[in-house]
Amino acid sequence: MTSLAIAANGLRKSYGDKVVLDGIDLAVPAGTVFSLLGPNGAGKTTAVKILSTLISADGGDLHVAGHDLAADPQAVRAAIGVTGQFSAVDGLITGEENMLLMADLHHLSKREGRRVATELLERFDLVEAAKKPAASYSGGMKRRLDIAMTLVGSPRIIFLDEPTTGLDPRSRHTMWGIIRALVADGVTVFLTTQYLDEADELADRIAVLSDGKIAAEGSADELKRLVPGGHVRLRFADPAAYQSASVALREVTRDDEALSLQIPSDGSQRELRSLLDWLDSVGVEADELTVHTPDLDDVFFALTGSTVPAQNDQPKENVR
Ligand SMILES: Nc1ncnc2c1ncn2[C@@H]1O[C@H](COP(=O)(O)OP(=O)(O)OP(=O)(O)O)[C@@H](O)[C@H]1O
Repeated sequence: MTSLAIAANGLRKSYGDKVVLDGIDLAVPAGTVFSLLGPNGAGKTTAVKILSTLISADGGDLHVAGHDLAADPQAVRAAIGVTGQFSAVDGLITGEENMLLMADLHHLSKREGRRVATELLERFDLVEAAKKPAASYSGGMKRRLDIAMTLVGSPRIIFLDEPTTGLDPRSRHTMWGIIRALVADGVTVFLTTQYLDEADELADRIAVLSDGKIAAEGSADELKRLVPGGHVRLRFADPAAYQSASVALREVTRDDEALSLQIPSDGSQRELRSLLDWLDSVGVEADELTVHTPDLDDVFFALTGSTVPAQNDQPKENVR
């Protein structure tokens, strides 16, 4: 059996009358990336705060790194690192000083502290900036310093609460590389994000939090299979070809103005081939064919009814 880095059963938390976490279960195998996805205010940060011992739960059987959260929070704290939405970086001192301060907090000797700080500053490409006040750093540099500081204590489990919010695409990709490298080293990552493409890229398992409950859980592919919406779109320049195709094909949705037809499809090679064969057999050629497969946006909106726009670097439709 794979050991669980994080195991929560019946995790509950309310603020006054507001139930934020309504008895959720989470199981995160060691050495994997787990992403908790949800719209603003869904309770992601609350879950991170509880699992990282910053606040207490109202109920639930909670284990992190094999330790009972209620009985032995100190042991949990020794095994984890947390990087929140509000950075631990002190802007008035340099990046290096921030690192050394962290090393002090972890009771490393002066020499060991220097060694670890130097190694991490190198790893996170902060050597040049190391002697400058952190307040002068860009958003991406601050976030990298924040993670480097978290790693001073060599945590085996890291909670990253929206680590790329507000970063430009290049910095986001750098952060993704950092997260992948952590996992390659065997670290378990608990990641909250509003970015669906981020969860799609990084997470082994994704849980969608909505109304205090886990609305769905699985790999990105499993979640995508939960929602319908896959289709092929054929566009025609010639109205006669459009007419012939719309008569020849079954289950089509017509758009007479755009001269385009939408046909339900899973986008597989087999289905595409049979569609093209059928068009060939009736002597019709489409001018454009696009395949739309459901993505995590579709899942997210279907499950949460959220109107939060998802940032997505990838075009949803692939023109073939
Ligand atoms: N200390 C608190 N007192 C009262 N209500 C709180 C407190 N902390 C959080 N909440 C409420 O709990 C709910 C969940 O908040 P939380 O910060 O966990 O959401 P989130 O999913 O992390 O959202 P975001 O993506 O905006 O960070 C929100 O409605 C929030 O207003």
